Amino acid sequence: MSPPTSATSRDRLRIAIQKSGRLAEPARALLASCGLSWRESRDRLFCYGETLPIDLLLVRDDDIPGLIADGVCDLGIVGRNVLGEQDGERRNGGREPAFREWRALGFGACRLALAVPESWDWQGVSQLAGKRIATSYPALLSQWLAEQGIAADVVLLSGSVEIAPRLGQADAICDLVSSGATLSANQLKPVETLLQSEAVLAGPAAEFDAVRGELAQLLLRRLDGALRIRHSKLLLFQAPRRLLPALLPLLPDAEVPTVMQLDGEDDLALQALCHGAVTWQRLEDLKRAGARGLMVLPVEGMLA
Ligand SMILES: Nc1ncnc2c1ncn2[C@@H]1O[C@H](COP(=O)(O)OP(=O)(O)OP(=O)(O)O)[C@@H](O)[C@H]1O
Ligand SMILES: O=P(O)(O)OC[C@H]1O[C@H](OP(=O)(O)OP(=O)(O)O)[C@H](O)[C@@H]1O
Ligand SMILES: [Mg+2]
Repeated sequence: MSPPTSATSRDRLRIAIQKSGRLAEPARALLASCGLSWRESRDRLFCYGETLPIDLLLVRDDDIPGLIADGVCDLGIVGRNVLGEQDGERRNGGREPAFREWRALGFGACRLALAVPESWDWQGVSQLAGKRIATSYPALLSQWLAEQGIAADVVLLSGSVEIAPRLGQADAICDLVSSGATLSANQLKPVETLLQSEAVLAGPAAEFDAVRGELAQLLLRRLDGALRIRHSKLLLFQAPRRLLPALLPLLPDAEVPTVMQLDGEDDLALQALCHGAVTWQRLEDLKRAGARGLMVLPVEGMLA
């Protein structure tokens, strides 16, 4: 396996993903669904692309934007929260944007929220004036406070932010929320959402050279196909022609269905690619409207 080389001498694409943590497995699975496979180095930090010249670097998620900015990696999969915070840091330091969000990937959903003690009677953001707010996202919080016209003190903590009010370190907090269980456990309630986050494909703000540009475009095309069919199902059924006007409105998320005439009858066979959830409820509704022989099939791949 060839060792990592510098950006200028590379004709392979390098993608940074989280080594372990919430985004590690789904990121790898998504790239694998684009037809990529790898041989892993013994230290499990570098994966050499076998099917395509696209390698993986396994790192801490916080390092991903910087690796792209420095050209060590070409692309990365990271939370929008991390990308936004580091972009804010760069801007605050007077530096040019060096990376940007290329695609939202539909996993790792959470939000960056402002939370206050449950005992507060929340009237609005003006209550934050002069208060201390603990966070690991100082750039995003400061930017939001400035937009709201609020002067408050930002207390920087790298973890366990929710405990800060109980320790008397802060009056409120700004942290990631998913289920809300951590906030409740610390007698806090969310009052404002600063950012809706999910995993994103991040790329450089600048253009690639020709070779890596082509590889990136190939990957993006496959990724768009994979994202599009991720929740898609192929629905097959039969129905009398006269019932079509009642059946088609039950498929609002479907592409124009393929309709086949069955031999010598007024019956049709339909094939519809549905992009939303095909639930039992939906199948029952279709059956009630006259569909027969309903079958739901997974979609393995699609290229528009
Ligand atoms: N409940 C959640 N709490 C925190 N992050 C979440 C949650 N749900 C989704 N995420 C997303 O997952 C990303 C990675 O979270 P994780 O906890 O694995 O990061 P980490 O501990 O910083 O990992 P690393 O060791 O790579 O630095 C977050 O930046 C965020 O985008
Ligand atoms: O709304 P919830 O579902 O409770 O999730 C939110 C919590 O999850 C994250 O912490 P994590 O579990 O990653 O621990 P950490 O503090 O070590 O990051 C985040 O920092 C919040 O504390
Ligand atoms: Mg991290």
